[in-house]
Amino acid sequence: MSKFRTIWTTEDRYVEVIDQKILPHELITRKLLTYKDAETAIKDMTVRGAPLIGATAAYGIYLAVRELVEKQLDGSFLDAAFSDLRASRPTAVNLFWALDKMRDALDNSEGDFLQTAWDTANQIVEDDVETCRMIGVHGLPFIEEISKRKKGDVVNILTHCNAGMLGCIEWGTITSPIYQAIEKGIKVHVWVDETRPRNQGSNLTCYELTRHNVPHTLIVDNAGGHLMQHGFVDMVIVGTDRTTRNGDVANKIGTYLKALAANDNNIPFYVALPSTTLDMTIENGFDIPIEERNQDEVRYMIGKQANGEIGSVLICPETTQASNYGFDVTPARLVTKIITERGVCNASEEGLLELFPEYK
Ligand SMILES: CSC[C@@H](O)[C@@H](O)C(=O)COP(=O)(O)O
Repeated sequence: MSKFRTIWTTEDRYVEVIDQKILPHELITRKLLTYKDAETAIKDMTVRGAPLIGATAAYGIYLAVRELVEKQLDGSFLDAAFSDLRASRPTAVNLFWALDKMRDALDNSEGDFLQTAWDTANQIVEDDVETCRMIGVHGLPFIEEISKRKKGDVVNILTHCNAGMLGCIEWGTITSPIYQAIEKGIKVHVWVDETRPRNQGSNLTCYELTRHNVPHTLIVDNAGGHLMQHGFVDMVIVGTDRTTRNGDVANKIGTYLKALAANDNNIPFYVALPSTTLDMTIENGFDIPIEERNQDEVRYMIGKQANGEIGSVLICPETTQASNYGFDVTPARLVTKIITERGVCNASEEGLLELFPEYK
C-alpha cells in the first residue's frame, strides 16, 4: 500500500508540511523556515493530530537553533522558542514530550547543536512511523477476529476525528490496523464521524481513506448511537491526545459520547495509543487541560462553494455565542482495550504499567 508523509525535510534542510486546513479540496504544502512558522502551523491547525504536533514542534526547535546559529543570537532566543512552542496547543501531550526530548538532546549535546537538533527531530519522525506500524500489528487481530466471526463478511468500524496518517507521519494510529487488514484481504468498511466543528472526519479521514481505497461512509456526529443500536457497527477505534495513569483517554470532543453508546450496545471500544501520548504524570483525566478554541469555528462552516472557491458560511444568528471545547475525556471504564506499539493492555494503571514498567 503506497503511503505518503505529512512532514518531511527539504534538500536545503528546511521542513515542509501538508496544509491540512484546505484538504480535501486542495493538496498544498507549506515550507517552514523559522520556529515561528512551526508555531503558527500548530496554532492554526495547518498541522494537527497529537504525533504530528509533536514532530512539528521538534522541527520548530531545530529551526530555532538554525536561526540562532546563522544570526548569532543568544540563548534567550532558544528559550523563547521553547516557551512559544509549548504554548501553541494545550491538550496533546506529544507536544511537551517532543519539546522535552529536544531540550534533553541539546543539554547533552557535545558540540554541534544544530546537528543534534536535526538528528533528534528526524529520529522523532522515524520512531513515530515505526510506532504506528506496530500499533497496526497489535490492532489487526481484533479486526481479524471479527472478520472470522462474521465468516469473512465486512467488518464495520466506527471512528471519530482523524487519527490517521494525517495526524501522524505515516500509517496513522487507528488507520494502521485498518490498512494492514485491507492488505490481508479482510473486508472492512469505516463509518466516519464528520467531527464538528473542524470536520477532521469529513475533510481528513475521508480524504485518506479515499486515497487508500478503503470503503467508508461519512456520518453526522450524532448518527453513531443509532448505527450501533441497529447492529451496523462491529467495533469503535479512536485515537488519543493524552492518556493518563489510570487509563482515562482525552480525544476529540464527542469521543466520550461514542464510548457511552458503544458500552450501552456491547460494542468494543478501542483506543490506539502511541506511548508518546501517554502522560503518566497525571493520575486521571480530570486534570488534563482541555483546549478551548475560537467560537467562530462553531458559528461558521468552511467548505468548497458551488463556484469552486473555499469559503465559510455563518450557520447561526449573527449575535449567537458559541462554546468550542476541543476535547473530552473518556473514562477508562468505557475503554475495552488500549492498543500500543508494545502490545495491548487494559485501560488501567496496572495494564499500562505491564507494558510500560519504566513508569513504576
Ligand atoms: C493520532 S492523532 C490522535 C488525536 O490527536 C486525534 O484523534 C485528535 O483528536 C486530533 O485533534 P486535532 O484537534 O485535529 O489536533
